Amino acid sequence: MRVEQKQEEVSVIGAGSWGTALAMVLADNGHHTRLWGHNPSQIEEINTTHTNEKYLPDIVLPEIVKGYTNLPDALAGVETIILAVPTKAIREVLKKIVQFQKEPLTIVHVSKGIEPDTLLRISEMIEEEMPSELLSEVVVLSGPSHAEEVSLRHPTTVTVSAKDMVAAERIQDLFINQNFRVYTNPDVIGVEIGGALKNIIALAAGISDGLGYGDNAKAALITRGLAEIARLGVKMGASPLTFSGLTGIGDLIVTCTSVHSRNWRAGNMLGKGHQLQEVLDKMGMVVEGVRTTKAAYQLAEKFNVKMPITAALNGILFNGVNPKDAVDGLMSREKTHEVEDLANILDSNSAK
Ligand SMILES: NC(=O)C1=CN([C@@H]2O[C@H](COP(=O)(O)OP(=O)(O)OC[C@H]3O[C@@H](n4cnc5c(N)ncnc54)[C@H](OP(=O)(O)O)[C@@H]3O)[C@@H](O)[C@H]2O)C=CC1
Ligand SMILES: O=C(CO)COP(=O)(O)O
Repeated sequence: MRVEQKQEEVSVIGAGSWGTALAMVLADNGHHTRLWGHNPSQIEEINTTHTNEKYLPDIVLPEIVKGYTNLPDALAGVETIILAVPTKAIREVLKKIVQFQKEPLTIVHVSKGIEPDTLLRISEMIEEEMPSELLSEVVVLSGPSHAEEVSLRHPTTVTVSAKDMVAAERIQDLFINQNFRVYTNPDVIGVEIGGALKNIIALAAGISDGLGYGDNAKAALITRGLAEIARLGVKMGASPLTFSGLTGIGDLIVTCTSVHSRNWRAGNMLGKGHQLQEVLDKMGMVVEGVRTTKAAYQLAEKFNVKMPITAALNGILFNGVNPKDAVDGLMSREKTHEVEDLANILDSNSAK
């Protein structure tokens, strides 16, 4: 039987699609939910009509969700915040918080990215930006979960992970409900790498569909995409098992096959011949996979791991390679084995 939840004051930082949908989950669980955004007219809309039309059209938010534009007010007396801004905004938002925050925070991040050049995962960026006396715990929440479906209260499953499993279980209790089932996993590296890198494969799947290729090609991208994500993740210290879970294959399936996916949609336009900047301008929402491709390409070099799909996408996005030529390049690679590379990495890890 489920333990009765204690109602908390919780702040969600970032009023885009995912922050707003997660605020609804917290509100459904009876938590006093503050939703911070930097756009005053959007926050006024949330507080007056209880809608966020730009990001979640036709959805009515529970009235217990209160919008804030003032960050110190949004965090006053709060012990747990949900950080729901795109990866590239994370440092900027944390720098603002550090200026006024006095009490330690548990930061639950829900973003899916890797920082190019530093090659840090998001929990590592948070640990770098937050002085240790202001940081109780960092928890990651990830998994196959489009905001559009969560806001309709359709059944959804996600995973939370943290170095301290007590913290992860506390966040599991905060979010779990009849529509939103939350699992725990102690493998922070695997959860963060799977969530971030699936966006690369979703872009590639969109390109494949845009080129007019079919289900065979998409299944190949999902499966071989998972293989290269797992190869890198395991080299970085992740458990191979995590990639067969919600934040691995689960998120790959949803992002590569759903019309809700911004990464798939952006890829689809690229496959149809549109230019990257034009595609990003049209999307109006974050397409994390673009920056993550750059970061993963750099990680593959650093860890000396073969990531052919990531390399092909890097060529399309940043070096003007024609998508059809990139696919031809992938299909004409030297013949190879299916699982030996990962098996070798596992062997060398266990020999250490
Ligand atoms: N949408 C989804 O279904 C899911 C998304 N995610 C992840 O969640 C993260 C956020 O994505 P999502 O909500 O979808 O993105 P959206 O593009 O829908 O919204 C992003 C929000 O962040 C705000 N923002 C951007 N830059 C800043 C900044 N510098 N300071 C303050 N606010 C800023 C935007 O404001 P403005 O409106 O002014 O641009 C907007 O409110 C991403 O990493 C994504 O991968 C994870 C799971 C599901
Ligand atoms: O991470 C997501 C679903 O789990 C959202 O994916 P997109 O950013 O591609 O929309």
